[in-house]
Amino acid sequence: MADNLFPTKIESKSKSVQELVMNNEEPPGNYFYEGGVNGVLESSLPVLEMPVIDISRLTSPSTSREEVEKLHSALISCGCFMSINHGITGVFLDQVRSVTAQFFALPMEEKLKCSRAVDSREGYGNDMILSEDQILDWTDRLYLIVSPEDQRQFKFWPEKPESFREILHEYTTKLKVIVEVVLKAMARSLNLEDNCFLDKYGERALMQARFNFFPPCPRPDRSLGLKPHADGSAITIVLQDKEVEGLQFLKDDQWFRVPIQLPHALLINVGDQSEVMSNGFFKSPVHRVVTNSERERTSVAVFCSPDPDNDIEPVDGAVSETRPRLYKKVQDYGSKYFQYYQKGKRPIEAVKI
Ligand SMILES: O=C(O)CCC(=O)C(=O)O
Ligand SMILES: [Fe+2]
Repeated sequence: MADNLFPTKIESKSKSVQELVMNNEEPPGNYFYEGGVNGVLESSLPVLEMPVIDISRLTSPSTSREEVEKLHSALISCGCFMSINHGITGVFLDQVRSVTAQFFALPMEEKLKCSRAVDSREGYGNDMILSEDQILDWTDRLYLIVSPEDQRQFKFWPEKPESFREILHEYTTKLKVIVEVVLKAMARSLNLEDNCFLDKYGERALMQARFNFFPPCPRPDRSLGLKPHADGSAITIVLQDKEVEGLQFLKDDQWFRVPIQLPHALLINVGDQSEVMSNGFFKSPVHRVVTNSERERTSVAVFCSPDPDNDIEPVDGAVSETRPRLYKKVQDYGSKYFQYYQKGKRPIEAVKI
């Protein structure tokens, strides 16, 4: 009886992917796609020609116009870009990678101190299971709300490695500066008023950090590290693994591999809420993570979303007689988004007019 009422309670106690791997256990069937996953072999897919945007040029009066144009074409063509000269040193980014790797390398009992609760997303764990036919992602993750600061729940924040909290705080403080520059430039690139996205984003915008760990997978042809999804954020900033690729974007119905040859660039992609605010001029790209059987991979995604109390809708300048409003007004998109994600559906469909 209780099982039927609260299936997630039972299921979410399932082992982490890392435990399955450590114990050499046969992964349960709910990690596998029936017909397999196409195109996981590295060589079988084309590499995405990632546009590279120089963040410092976006802010300098003499170069801003040109760089904003580049940003415009990057976002129109693939919804993502690599950012360089973003103001964060390579040494510091490597520290972020290092504390991430150190956290996932801790003994399980130490990591479990940060375990997410059964019905919560925040904390350490694997997929929350919402239906019996859900196919699980081959990943363990630590998910933390970083901003607004008064919403931090430190019971989920690791105490080990010792510098983890401080580095996360410093990292996200630096990312805030980038978010502001990028949201302004995105508005400018559509000839909109500079602050129109930023105003909707708000003073109490939400920043959520997701530390992803993808252990080697015995059947990369049958499972995915992250199922195809688009992010529910305004923008997402991803620090990829330096040595192991895995992220892929869907463009013109074809999967493309994201290259990792710029280890100190930050990947930035449009999220659904920018698609809504821009009235569909920017599209939130679908992406996935594939697994491999040999090497573990980590990534840190920071989802930058508008204040959940703000109304998010197409900004005035993006709506005209020739381009009618394409999206409804939404609030707290992120919470709605989550249910859809686990079911492998796209929430943006629900807010289209
Ligand atoms: O692992 C990556 O490179 C991307 C992660 C991602 O897409 C996400 O966490 O939403
Ligand atoms: Fe994502």
